[in-house]
Amino acid sequence: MVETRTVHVAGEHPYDVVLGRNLLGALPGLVGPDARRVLVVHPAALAATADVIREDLRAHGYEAFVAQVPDAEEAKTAQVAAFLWQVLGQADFTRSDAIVAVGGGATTDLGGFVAATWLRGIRVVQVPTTVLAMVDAAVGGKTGINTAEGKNLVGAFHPPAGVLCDVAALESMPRHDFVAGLAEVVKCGFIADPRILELVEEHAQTLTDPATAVASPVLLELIERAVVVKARVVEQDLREGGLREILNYGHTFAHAIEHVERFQWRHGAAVSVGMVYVAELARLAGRLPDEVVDRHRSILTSLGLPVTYRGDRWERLLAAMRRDKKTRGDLLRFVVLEDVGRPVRLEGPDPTLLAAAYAEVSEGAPAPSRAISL
Ligand SMILES: NC(=O)c1ccc[n+]([C@@H]2O[C@H](COP(=O)([O-])OP(=O)(O)OC[C@H]3O[C@@H](n4cnc5c(N)ncnc54)[C@H](O)[C@@H]3O)[C@@H](O)[C@H]2O)c1
Ligand SMILES: O=C(O)C(=O)C[C@@H](O)[C@H](O)[C@H](O)COP(=O)(O)O
Ligand SMILES: [Zn+2]
Repeated sequence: MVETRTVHVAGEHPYDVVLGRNLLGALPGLVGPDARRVLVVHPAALAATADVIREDLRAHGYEAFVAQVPDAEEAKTAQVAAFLWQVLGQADFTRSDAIVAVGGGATTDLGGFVAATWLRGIRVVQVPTTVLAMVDAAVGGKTGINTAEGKNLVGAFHPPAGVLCDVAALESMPRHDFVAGLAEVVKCGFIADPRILELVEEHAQTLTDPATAVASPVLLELIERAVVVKARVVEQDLREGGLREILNYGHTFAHAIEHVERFQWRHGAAVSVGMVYVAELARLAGRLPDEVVDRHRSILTSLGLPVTYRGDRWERLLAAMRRDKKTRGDLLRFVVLEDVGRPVRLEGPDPTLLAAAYAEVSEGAPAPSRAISL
């Protein structure tokens, strides 16, 4: 039996992230007594769960609807958002009504964004069903969609009313999607919680198979630890005025890969390569010791995550990185580490350094040879 754990997210709009099994019974309580109508947004993979939720909401007196959206990044478009606005409009959703987003991070980002924009903001309850969405996307109130020019370029900060993480949902996950989510867990380890790294190092084999991972108490501990890292950051800096940028560790290069790959790469896989890229960048800038860079590669590789990317895309990656949200004017800004748990900013690194770090993560590069040291 898995006990239920709650991580409270403080701040102007406080809420709870509840972790455990068989939690859906708590959902009507989070939707709240003011709502009359509820729209349950889900991808095809979660259709059965969405139907169960709709029936439960109806049994509690709500007028509940479901809306199926495309899978993964196909959902994060202006067209799909417009489809949901149409559904809400035709069903007369008012400011006291609510959205429930059930799915991975793509669905929770979309559902959150539509909730943020409908009537300038209605309640959203997040029901994440992937590791990545439980530890990251569903928590913290960053919502958004992609455009042809890049990742999450349109969005809003809109904290959820609550987050329900039922770890049993993870049993049906394909292995590659499951481990992709662990990249964000590892990110939390490198930026803030070294115990996460030790746990992953000790239990990598268990963690790479969804069946063994879900049966293990280590997974729940990792999810909780990562949620705590995120909660402690976003409750201090919801709108990313400064501190919150640490959650973007590895993302400048990751989002560039996702854009160049037309959003066909899983976000977590791109974050894995992105963290190695920025670790190499920090090493080349004289900020990070070799052994911490090596630890990035060994931990991520032990989980079956990628640590290299094709070597013939530099110009396009660089152009995409210029549209990163941390960029200010022409100044590229990165979150780098000085050690485990010590994130700092690296602003306007020399272009030769940027290219040299790319060489270190390019497929076929002799990493970790320290071939280049500037
Ligand atoms: N808002 C944030 O703070 C934040 C943080 C991290 C990531 N993100 C975003 O989250 C997205 C990535 O999230 P993701 O990795 O969950 O991807 P995803 O939402 O694309 O889901 C991955 C795949 O798993 C399927 N799936 C979901 N739950 C399942 C289950 N229980 N069983 C079987 N299949 C299931 C989905 O249908 C999809 O095919 C990206 O768009 C990323 O930008 C946002
Ligand atoms: O919550 C945050 O802040 C993050 O940066 C978490 C990231 O893991 C996440 O992928 C986020 O969506 C990236 O944000 P963006 O502002 O770079 O689009
Ligand atoms: Zn991310």
